[in-house]
Amino acid sequence: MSPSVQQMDIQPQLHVQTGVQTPEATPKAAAKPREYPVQPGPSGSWQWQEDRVPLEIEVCLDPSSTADIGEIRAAVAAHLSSKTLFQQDGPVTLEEGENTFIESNVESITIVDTPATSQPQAFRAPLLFWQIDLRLHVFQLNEEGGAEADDNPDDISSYKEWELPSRDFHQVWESLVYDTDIKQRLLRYAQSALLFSDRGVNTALISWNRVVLLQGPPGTGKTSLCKALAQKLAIRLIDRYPHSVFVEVNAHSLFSKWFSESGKLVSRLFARIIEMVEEEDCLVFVLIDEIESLTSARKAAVSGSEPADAIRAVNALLTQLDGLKRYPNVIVLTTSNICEAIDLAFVDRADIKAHIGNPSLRARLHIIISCIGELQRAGIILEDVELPEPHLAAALADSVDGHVGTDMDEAQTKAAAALLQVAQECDGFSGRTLRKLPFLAHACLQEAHAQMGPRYPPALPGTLAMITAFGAAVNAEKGDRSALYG
Ligand SMILES: Nc1ncnc2c1ncn2[C@@H]1O[C@H](COP(=O)(O)OP(=O)(O)OP(=O)(O)O)[C@@H](O)[C@H]1O
Repeated sequence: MSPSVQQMDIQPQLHVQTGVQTPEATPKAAAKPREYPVQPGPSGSWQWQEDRVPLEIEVCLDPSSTADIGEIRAAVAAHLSSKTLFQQDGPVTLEEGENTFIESNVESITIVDTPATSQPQAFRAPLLFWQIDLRLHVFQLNEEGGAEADDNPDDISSYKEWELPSRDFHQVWESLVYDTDIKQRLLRYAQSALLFSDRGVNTALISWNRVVLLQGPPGTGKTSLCKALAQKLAIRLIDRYPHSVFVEVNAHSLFSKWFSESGKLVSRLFARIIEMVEEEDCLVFVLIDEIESLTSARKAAVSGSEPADAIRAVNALLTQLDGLKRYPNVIVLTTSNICEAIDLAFVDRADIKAHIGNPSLRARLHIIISCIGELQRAGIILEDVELPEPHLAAALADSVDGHVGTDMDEAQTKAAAALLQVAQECDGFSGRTLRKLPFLAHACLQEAHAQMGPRYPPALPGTLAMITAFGAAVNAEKGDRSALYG
């Protein structure tokens, strides 16, 4: 809803919203009650919104910062009030010496999760500070990677845990490109589920399990999406849950060769999970990748081809998962490559069953543009052409020849047309294969250069040369595939 002049505050001031509101501090006490609640706030709580444009801003603290979060929040809010902001994802930069307090305590300030748009920034109206409903999320990343469980000395461990928000999962959310609103849908679902639990909604009347199932072909980002969702929620809900933990269960190790040990491993794993979820201010995410491996073990056991221990262990795991339902602060995330192989009893438990497919032309273009942008940023290729903004991928995909604006010069038009062609040729590639292309393309370029002989000293490739090399890498990948699979 766009703000009107009449709705302006007389005293211009930023409206800063933070984290979950406690029941006492909720809506009705808000200054300007409206007739209906508009949408859940950043933490899933229903709030009476004023007519401002919501802007989610993540403030990542420097690892060495010990500053008070409240002071940081106030300093960043004051700083942003002097800036021209746009409703577009991206970093908010600081000039050197502009604000030494922020500079010495903050690693990055980033606008995130703005609605999808196909408009170039130049055509968008800037937001004035009184128009913004500023939602600041201040956090510090945990630098200590994942810790393996030491419960299975003879084999790979049965789970790994991370304290969130973790450096390992930083910016994974932003790197995943889908042209459906799957990311926002998962975020909204998880926020609603946690809100229902937090408010003690009666599960006999309204049923939900806090179980998500993502299904789709390999390399489409399912595992990454689970990790990114957990990280995002840990950041969004930091005021309500100061601690968040991500537990990645290694289903293969639970049900591998040590079947007689499996039951014990499942018990130990859940004893650890229960220990965490019993802390009310700790939000716990449990990821079980390739969930079909559990249920297929059960099916095989029924048909007599797996030991009875396997069936006991799988049943124990499903029972334990059911037991987690009574804790309000846990979300179970599962993935599968083969939907048909999943036990129906499990599919039924999942509240959200989302199919994640290979990227569409628009998503492929977006991914390829972001890859080439990264090569430019890292100085691996020349920054000689301004690439189309990645969010223009949709318009570019719909264009015939890569022309997406009247102000494109010849080099930009050529680059856009070449990008479009490469993206069209990658039909059927997974996100994982697309993210590998820059590396393959660089190797292709080096090979071509070596063939030119020693008279040509290596020079930094230009952007267009790199896009052309992407085309060669795509053909090489297709050749490898047909050699492998016929
Ligand atoms: N839609 C996408 N957008 C951007 N990157 C993607 C996308 N899909 C996959 N990737 C890239 O592929 C990598 C592998 O993804 P991930 O392992 O999460 O896929 P997966 O679906 O869980 O695969 P598998 O089923 O084989 O375990 C990610 O790190 C990410 O860089």
